Amino acid sequence: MKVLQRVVLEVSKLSKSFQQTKVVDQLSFSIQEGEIFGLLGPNGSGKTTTIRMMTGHVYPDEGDITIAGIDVMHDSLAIKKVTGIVPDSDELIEDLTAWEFLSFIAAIRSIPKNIATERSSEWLTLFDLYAHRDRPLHSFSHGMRKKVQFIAAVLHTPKLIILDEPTTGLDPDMVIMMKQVLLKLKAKGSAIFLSTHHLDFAQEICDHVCLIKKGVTVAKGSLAFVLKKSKSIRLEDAYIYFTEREDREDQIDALLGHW
Ligand SMILES: Nc1ncnc2c1ncn2[C@@H]1O[C@H](COP(=O)(O)OP(=O)(O)OP(=O)(O)O)[C@@H](O)[C@H]1O
Repeated sequence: MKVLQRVVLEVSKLSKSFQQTKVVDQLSFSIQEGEIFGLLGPNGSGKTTTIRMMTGHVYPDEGDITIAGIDVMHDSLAIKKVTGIVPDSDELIEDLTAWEFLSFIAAIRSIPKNIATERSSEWLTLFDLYAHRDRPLHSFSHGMRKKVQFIAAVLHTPKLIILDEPTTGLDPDMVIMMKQVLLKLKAKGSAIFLSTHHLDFAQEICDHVCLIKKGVTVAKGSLAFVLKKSKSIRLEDAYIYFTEREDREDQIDALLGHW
């Protein structure tokens, strides 16, 4: 018998302009539980703006966003309970140690202390950070900070995990492990939203992708569908096909010719 999956995130006809320039244009997609969805596109194509609307930090001009059936614009507190986010920046509370920071996150997520202690210890150990738990976060490298952000995002086992460039600064071992972690969270029923420029990584884990360019959707569907439509084997080739990337070799030669 086929088990019915539930839609966790529904984005419908979302638009946003800054200073009369549309940076997200009628974007629609949904993510079901147990699914990994990738939003892909060139720099400045509107990925982070979309995430900021999903997390209630930016108000859309048009469109609707619901997470676990809750309207993002009307109940941001309820949304925080069911969502975990790794933002694009690596900002943390600098003067806290990693342990203090995770204890603080656990407290605002209302996770009982004994559970928080156990989960934090396990995640820190998995990410090779346990020995560094009593160091202030301002002394952490970029990759270490991304790992702490990831742990903070999943500590309360959210229904939806939103990841903006989660692999930047991670070494290859950690990227492989991140992939394994995300696939296991998916198997446990989490819905995962991923924005990344790391296309091989996206190809290995995404079930569905949406490619955007200047805020406009240029391809959307299952990974297999998008690859087939562009007659590609690699997502990188599909990306180049749909975003109509220009070859800049002549421009590079002209620029370096002045040196
Ligand atoms: N607060 C803002 N005010 C004005 N313009 C903004 C603002 N935030 C984003 N933009 C513009 O919106 C466009 C989309 O930006 P966004 O950060 O969403 O892109 P992105 O796809 O996440 O890019 P990247 O891959 O470089 O992270 C860009 O042109 C950006 O300059």
